[in-house]
Amino acid sequence: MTSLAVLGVGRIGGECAFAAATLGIIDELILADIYKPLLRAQALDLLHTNIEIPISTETARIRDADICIFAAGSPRNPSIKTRADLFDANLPVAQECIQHLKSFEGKLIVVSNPMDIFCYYFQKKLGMPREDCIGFGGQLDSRRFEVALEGRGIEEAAYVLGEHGEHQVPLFSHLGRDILPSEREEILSELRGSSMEIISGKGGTAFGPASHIIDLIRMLKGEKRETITASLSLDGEYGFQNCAMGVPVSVSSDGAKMIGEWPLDAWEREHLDEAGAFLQSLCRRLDV
Ligand SMILES: NC(=O)c1ccc[n+]([C@@H]2O[C@H](COP(=O)([O-])OP(=O)(O)OC[C@H]3O[C@@H](n4cnc5c(N)ncnc54)[C@H](O)[C@@H]3O)[C@@H](O)[C@H]2O)c1
Ligand SMILES: O=C(O)C[C@H](O)C(=O)O
Repeated sequence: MTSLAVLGVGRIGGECAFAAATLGIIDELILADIYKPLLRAQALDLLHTNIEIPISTETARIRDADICIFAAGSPRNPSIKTRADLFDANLPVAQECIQHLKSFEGKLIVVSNPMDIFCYYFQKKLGMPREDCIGFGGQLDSRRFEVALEGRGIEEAAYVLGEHGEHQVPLFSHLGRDILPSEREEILSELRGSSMEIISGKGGTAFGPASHIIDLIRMLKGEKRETITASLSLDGEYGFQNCAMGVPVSVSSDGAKMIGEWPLDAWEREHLDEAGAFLQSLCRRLDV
């Protein structure tokens, strides 16, 4: 019996609720949103599917969920250049939503941007074990990296560490082929822009992130164990603390456990240092 709470049932929250229900990986949905007509519409629309699943819109029930997805708050639009630019708009949303998570003992999947910042915020403010507060984005960034490599004739599993944002760090040194710094920068710039084309074309990303969030839920349910990258509060790993950042983790029903530090070459180390310094500077603005 797995209950999934979704805090913020807009584009990505709604897609995750629908996908999790359709795929039969959860047994109960708890939906919440500040905009009541949308909340009612999402609950009704789900009720009209052929999926028989209990749906609650009682916010008091969020704290009893096994898994909660935090997807409330504003998304980017073409005039909002970076995910970090959403900090001021979405911090009050996180501050409001944390009230529903007091005494929550499940696994929290943080989706809203800037995701690394809110992952750190919830983990510290709620005093959660860091394994249970997982920032989502690394799987998506890693897949986008694979797609960029495939376009260059390289078919390999690939990973991205660092910020889910401008300071993402694709790991080139783990590939079977040398990629020169100039081509690395070209790919990095492609990755930085990869979601904006979707946002401009259809208003926001949904299928890509939702499919990986579903995978993450399966891992948290113990249906499969996988090594992915996800944001976790750091305690000195890679030389950083007082922030959360994308790192390699193994995910199971025990949550996301760091699996040690993957070796980095000089280019990757330099970019990861920039990511860490940037995220620390934003996290310093939080009242935690
Ligand atoms: N980490 C990722 O890979 C990833 C992927 C997609 C979207 N996102 C982020 O997820 C967030 C949501 O994106 P979206 O496209 O679903 O946006 P959206 O506008 O479609 O949905 C956001 C929902 O949050 C609700 N909301 C706002 N304030 C709230 C509050 N105080 N309490 C409860 N609900 C509240 C809104 O009413 C809305 O329904 C954005 O910050 C976006 O950047 C992250
Ligand atoms: O790019 C965004 O603003 C949305 C999300 O973080 C994504 O990567 O799809």
